[in-house]
Parts: sequence; structure tokens; C-alpha cells
Amino acid sequence: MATVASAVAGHTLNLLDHWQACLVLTDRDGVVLASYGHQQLLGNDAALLHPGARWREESLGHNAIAETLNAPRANRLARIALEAHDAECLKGLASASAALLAPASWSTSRGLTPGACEGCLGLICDPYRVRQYSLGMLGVLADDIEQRRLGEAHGHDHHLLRLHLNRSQLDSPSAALLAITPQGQVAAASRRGLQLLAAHLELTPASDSADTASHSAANTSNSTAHAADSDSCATRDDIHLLLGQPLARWQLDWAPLAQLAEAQCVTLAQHPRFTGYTLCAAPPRPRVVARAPAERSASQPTAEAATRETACHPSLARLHHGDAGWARVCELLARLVNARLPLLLQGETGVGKEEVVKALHQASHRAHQPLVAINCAALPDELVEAELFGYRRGAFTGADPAGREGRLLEANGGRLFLDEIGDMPLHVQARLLRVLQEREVTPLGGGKPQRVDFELVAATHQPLSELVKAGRFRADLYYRLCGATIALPPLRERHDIAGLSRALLTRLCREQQRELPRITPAFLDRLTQHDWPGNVRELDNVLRLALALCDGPTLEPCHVMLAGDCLASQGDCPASEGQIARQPSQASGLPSLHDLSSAEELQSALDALGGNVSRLARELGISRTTLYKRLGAA
Ligand SMILES: Nc1ncnc2c1ncn2[C@@H]1O[C@H](COP(=O)(O)OP(=O)(O)OP(=O)(O)O)[C@@H](O)[C@H]1O
Repeated sequence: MATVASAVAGHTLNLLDHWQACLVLTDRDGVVLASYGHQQLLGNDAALLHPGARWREESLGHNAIAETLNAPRANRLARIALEAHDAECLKGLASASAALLAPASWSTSRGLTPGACEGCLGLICDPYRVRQYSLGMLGVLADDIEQRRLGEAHGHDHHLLRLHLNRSQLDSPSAALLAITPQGQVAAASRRGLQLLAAHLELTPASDSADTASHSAANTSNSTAHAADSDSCATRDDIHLLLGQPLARWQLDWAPLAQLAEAQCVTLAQHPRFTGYTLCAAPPRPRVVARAPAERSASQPTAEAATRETACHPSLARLHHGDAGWARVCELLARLVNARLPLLLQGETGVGKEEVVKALHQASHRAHQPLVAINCAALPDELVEAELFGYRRGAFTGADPAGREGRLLEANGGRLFLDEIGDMPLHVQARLLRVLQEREVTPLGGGKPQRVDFELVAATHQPLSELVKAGRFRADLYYRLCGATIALPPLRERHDIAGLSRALLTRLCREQQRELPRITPAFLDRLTQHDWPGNVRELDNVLRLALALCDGPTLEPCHVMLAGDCLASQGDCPASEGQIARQPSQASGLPSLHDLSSAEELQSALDALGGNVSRLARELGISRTTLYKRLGAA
């Protein structure tokens, strides 16, 4: 779910930044899986936005996420007003949230399965900026996530029908989505899909009884501002009448629809109830299953079993920030993480191959076992065998008299990462192949072979298959390494450079224990225009330098120094809003509260800080609520 949510949330990052708002994705227990947007919102309590933090009532008191998760169906959308939060760090902020529900589905073998709550998407924000837009946005994001999850669950063996009155909106979350079996039965439907079918049968939407009780109880709290879900949805009983039914029941003729090629649209001009709707049908898309290795013992889990394990671990979800190519990589990794397949990662230098291996290891069942990384290009030819396989006492001149275990044995029980595998000398390739075949390591100088059990990941920036053709890499080893080959896209092809840059800057500022400067759109624009031959490594360096060059509170395009730019030629940056605000005498650069007596003066100070209410409140030593009250006097 985190992968899908990240892909969806990635589109909102600019907006979140502008609103100084933060989106929090939690699982159904209120445990944070990921967060996006303005991470400084909670100041010293930023850890609440980190994976693992809990937002249930027992941990954090009253808040919208907890409220939604108490009764997810009834409270699909909830909003908590300013003072109603219990936690000190949330006081003066608004929280709003939307439940993320799995689609109700039907199959011949299992019958009807109601959609369970899978998690929650919360928005923590400055209430004066966002107000009612927050719920609208959350509703759209939740619809989008739920639709994508439906496609993920059913798209490989069902036709997906989309209906919308406006052809250009067929791909949007406001379209109705139906999953149809090869026999033409409705197997699942999105919320809007259910509404559309329900309307056709003239079903009257009613509330789910269990959830309604808790909803009413929650509504008795006058500090809670609930937003009723304006999108009425078919009830559980109605779903029995909708799912598992032949599509023909709605007078939609299945045979010609099943023949539609993807992206082909039909306008249902004359249809009795769907008049004016455009319909588009996508045939099933087979799942991508990694190539199985040549041999596998019967006791090992199959690749197919692993493909069922599609939930994306937060450490994998953190690898991308909304780019579709990287989202696909993360999804594949999530499927393969415990599949016991050797993985081969291919990608240019600096794309993040090592980051991927670390994330993969953290997400795997072996996370608590060693991850042993070996850079094959960095080992001198004469030492590489000793390093990998170890040696016995006195095996060669200059060896450690006590002998050495070798890195392969160190990886026993865990994962071995062979970086730059294309640079491994041929004679070492032969020995490694033997280890992979026999799962035994014999140290240099002889001795008893020792059994080893490790997962294997190899990486290279070289086209390994070409090296095989050129006779520089053993074909038999190549086929042992590439149970699944995953190509990592270079940075210039990514569409999430802005989101990635924000994440890298946040990490750097945390490391340097400094406040994250405001990031101007022009700064991000300059980053997205570059080609990034050194990929994420180059971006990381450029951002480090930008932070070092930035004295004020705002990162401007002039702080971006790309390879070849000369520091000495860097002109002065124009004084930013924040620098203008630095005139007064205090260490913080702001006049004291005493000096800012009128609402107009407070407003000017706020404008000078780019509208950052939290920061102004902090600088002035007052709560956000007090600040709003004083601003409200204007
Ligand atoms: N998704 C990411 N999030 C944060 N940092 C990243 C990410 N991907 C890469 N980096 C950073 O970019 C730099 C290069 O990453 P990494 O070493 O994983 O690349 P690589 O592909 O293994 O490079 P090489 O082929 O040169 O060894 C590191 O500093 C790493 O921390």
C-alpha cells in the first residue's frame, strides 16, 4: 500500500509545501508507514511523522487519524478542529483524515469478501490555510489509492472497465471502476463503481450498522467536526446484489466489451441508465513474474508465492517519491524480497543500487542477519580470493597467522551483496560459481568445506550480457546471478526530482542539526533542468553544497552549483524574504512580541517568514493558537 500511496502523494508535494501541510500514511493500527510534505510542521516532535510512530488515541490522544480508524466505514473522512487535539504538539493545528478501504470483491471460490480497512491517510496542517479543501483533497487521494489497489488486486486476471461522463476524466479518481471476470461477472468495484451500479438498481444507500453506532457516539463530542461522507456508497447488503452479478444485468453487453482493445473508448449514448457515459475496457495484464532460477529445492518458496507478497515495506517505499518507474521497481522488489531468487541490479553509477540493497535487506525476513557488501572492483586481484573465501593458517606469505574466515562465511544466514560484479576476475568467478552450486566454502590452503546459506544480490553498471558475449564474464555464473534482473532508472528519467531533493535536504539538515530552509520553486526548477550524469550521488553533493552556501532561510537557484560551475563566479543571491526579516536586533532576527503590537505588524512579520506560522510562533515564544487569535484581530 505504501508504494501506491507514495505514487499518489508524490503529485501533491508542491501543494503540501505551499500549504505547509504534511500527509501521513498509517496502517490500520495507526502506525505511520510514510509521511510526505512539510516535515518541520511538528518542530521538535517531527518523530511523530516517522515510520513506526503511532497515532491511535491511546498513544496520541484525540486526533483525526484515530477518529477515522475507530470506525473507518462510517468515518471515511474526519476532521478535528484546532483545540480538540490532546497532544501539545498538535495544538493549533488541524488534522483531517480519510480511511483507505480495500475493495469489496467477489469470486466463485470465496464468494463475497467485504473490503477491510487497510489504513488511513491523514493531513496535518495549518487550519487557516487549508480549511475545507483538506477533506476534498483527502477524498480524492483516498479514491485514487483505492482504485489503484483494486487494479493491482484484479487487473492481472480481470477486465477493468472505467466509466465517466467526461472522456478526459476516465483515468481520474472520479471515474467508476469495475473489475469483470472473463465470464462477464462483476468481481469488484470502486466506491464510485458501486454507486453507479447501485443507482441503476435504485438501491437506497444506508449506513453500515456497526460503524454507525460508533459514528454517532463519536459525534456526541462537540469538539469534533466530522465531515459526513458526501459520496453515498452501497451498503454491505447491497454489495451482495451488485458483486457476483453478470454485467448483462445492467444491460451492458459483455461480448463486444471484452473484445475492446486497451484505450479504446465507447460512448454509451443510448444506454437507458449510463446515457452519455464513456466506457473504456482494459484487458487483463499478466503479472510480471521474475524468471525462476535453474534449480530450486522443493522446500523453498516459489516465485509465485512471493508475488503474492506485494505489500511494500516502508524501507522500500522510501526509495521513490512519486516516479512511476521507481514505483514499479519498488513494487517488484516488494514481490521478490523473500522469494529466494538471486537478484541482479543494473544501473548507472550513483543511481542508488546500494541504497536499494540496504532497503531490500531491511524489508526481508533476514533483516536481523548480516548484510555483507563486497565491492569487487575495489579488491586487488591477488587478495580477492582470500577476502571472499578466507584462508587457513599459513596459507600464503604475509597472511594473518591465525587464518581468516572470509566474507562469504560472514554472510552466512544473511545476505551477500556483490557490487560491481562485472569487475570480478575470471578465476574468482569460477570459484564463486562452485560456492553457489555447492553452497559450501573451502578456504584457501584447504581444510573442511563449510556450508553457507545466504541470499545473493549482485549489482553492476556494465551490460553483463554483453560481457558474457565478449567472453569476459562466465555465462554459467551470469545465469546463477540473474534469477531476476532489475534495471534502476537514471535520475534524468525520474519525475520525482523535486520530492527526492526535499527528502535528501531533510536528511542532510537532520544530520547537520539545522533547520530546513524554505525551498523555492525556482530552486527546484533549476535542479529538474539538469541532466545528472552522476545521478543521486551528484544530486546529494549539489544539495550539500547548496546548504553550505545558503545563509538565509530560503534556498534560491543561485545556491545550485552544478559540476563545472565555478564557486568564485557565484554572484550574491538576492536578499530573500527571510533575510529582509533579519533586520531587528534579536538573535532570532525577529522583533520581540512587545514590538509587534498590532495584527498588521504580526502579519508583516509572518509574510517576511514566507507565511510560516509555526516558525513565527516559535520565534515569538507563543502558541500557534495565540498567534492566530492575534492575527485574527486584523
Ligand atoms: N533513494 C535514495 N534516497 C536517498 N539517498 C539516495 C537514494 N539513492 C541514492 N542515494 C544516495 O546517493 C548516493 C549514491 O547511492 P549508491 O551508492 O546506492 O549508488 P550506486 O548505484 O550503488 O553507485 P555506484 O554504482 O557508483 O556504486 C549515496 O550517497 C546514497 O545515499
